[in-house]
Amino acid sequence: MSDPRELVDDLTEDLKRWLPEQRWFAGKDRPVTGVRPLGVTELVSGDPQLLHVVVEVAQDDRREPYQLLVGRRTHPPEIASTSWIGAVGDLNAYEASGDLDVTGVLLDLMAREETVGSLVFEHEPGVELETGLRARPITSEQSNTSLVYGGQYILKLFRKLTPGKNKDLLLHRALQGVGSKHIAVPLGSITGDLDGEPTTVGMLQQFVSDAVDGWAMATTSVRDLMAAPELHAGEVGGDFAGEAERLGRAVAEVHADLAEALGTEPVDAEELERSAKAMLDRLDTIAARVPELAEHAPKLRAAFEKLRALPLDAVTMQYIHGDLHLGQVLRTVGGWLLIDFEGEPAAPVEERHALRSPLRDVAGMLRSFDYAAQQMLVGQPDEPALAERAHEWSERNRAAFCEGYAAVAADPREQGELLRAFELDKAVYEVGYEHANRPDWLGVPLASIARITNGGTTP
Ligand SMILES: Nc1ncnc2c1ncn2[C@@H]1O[C@H](COP(=O)(O)OP(=O)(O)O)[C@@H](O)[C@H]1O
Ligand SMILES: O=P(O)(O)O[C@H]1O[C@H](CO)[C@@H](O[C@H]2O[C@H](CO)[C@@H](O)[C@H](O)[C@H]2O)[C@H](O)[C@H]1O
Repeated sequence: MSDPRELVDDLTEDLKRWLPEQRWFAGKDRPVTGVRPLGVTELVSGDPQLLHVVVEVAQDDRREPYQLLVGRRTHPPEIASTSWIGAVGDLNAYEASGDLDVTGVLLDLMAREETVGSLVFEHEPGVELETGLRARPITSEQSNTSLVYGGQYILKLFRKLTPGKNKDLLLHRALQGVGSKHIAVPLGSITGDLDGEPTTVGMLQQFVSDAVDGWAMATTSVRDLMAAPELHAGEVGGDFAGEAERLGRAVAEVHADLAEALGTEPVDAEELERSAKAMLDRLDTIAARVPELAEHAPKLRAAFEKLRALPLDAVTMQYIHGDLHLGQVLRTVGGWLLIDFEGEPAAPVEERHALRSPLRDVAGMLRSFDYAAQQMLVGQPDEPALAERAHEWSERNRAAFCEGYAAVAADPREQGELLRAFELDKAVYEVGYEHANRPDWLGVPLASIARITNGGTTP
């Protein structure tokens, strides 16, 4: 076999074509102009061969590091066609996260706490990991790639890397340290090297096999309501309000746990000014790309500018989830769990690590209840009765969530202006997200912005 680094050099042209086709590739807005290997580590030698690869992807003047698992063998394994990268000589090179024959090694290395090249494999203190398990990738992968080992463990391989300790791992460890009931237990990690800085490239957690995600549950409940036109939201068998209330409690408990583990800070006038400016800047950037947002800009600006005049004791800053929505919560037999503490995928690393008001997470969940209800109307002819029922579901569950939160912490509804500004800021972000990813859904956040800025109710 040739030098692994040369192999990646030989694949450069194939990778330029292949990377933008991947779901997790974050730079689909412009062509890839160059790919350069930063680190190549052989984890399995022979045929098949498994390489851990970090490449720097150039897109004009933007340079970003990505993590890949590259497999190489003479006889191709049965994996998705999108995994094929190219051929080098008479060997096939492919993205190997779907290759059951080779990915077991990642767990085994963590169990034995080995170091291979610049990769450090560790388990959490006191944890004993089973070895020899085969891994299957989960199909609902999003910004990253997750492998499930024997229905017991889930390993998330971070795709776009940011130097240093990953926020997802940092917060899971902190929450585990204070005994939080609402996370999947962190069990291990893989650390690489990026520009000389130890950098988290993987996180192993307990896999919760009985989990259903909140989005699936909530949208089922909305469908039940739509199918029973003679009943109100509270009378339908699939009513979600009890779950929404429990979820509100769980989120408040996680906030309290994060505050206990990592502390809080009072807000100062400069911070309020920075927040208002960030919201106004985000609005300007997205309105320049999405003309439909521009008509709402004056009212949005007025809502964001009100932040500057808030009393300082109204806000406390702490670590928060940062991108909380119904797809980031799992219902298990034991209660609700929160997952994926990385923050908004598009936000720069320093912003994700900044202390924030926990009301931002509350606003994220409130937006998500609205989404669950409104997405049922996407592509349907205008029908006021259906729209009314969607609104009824949303209001009922938003209120129930706030009730649950208020049973553990201060009632978020007492901070109406702040909550409104956070909801609107999230909706502006969503306009940008939908415009880039799901243009059919653009009307969902736009309708909410119109409703909220026209004095529509918040719970
Ligand atoms: N501990 C877990 N147990 C069971 N399923 C999980 C667990 N963690 C994540 N998942 C599933 O994997 C999916 C992706 O996880 P997530 O952390 O959101 O990854 P990404 O960063 O790629 O968005 C989730 O939507 C959920 O369905
Ligand atoms: O889960 P990610 O961290 O990748 O978050 C991104 O994608 C989400 C969609 O998958 C997006 O969430 C928006 O759509 C959800 C329904 O699909 C809805 O529940 C959320 O409220 C809404 O924000 C999220 O904004 C984006 O960062």
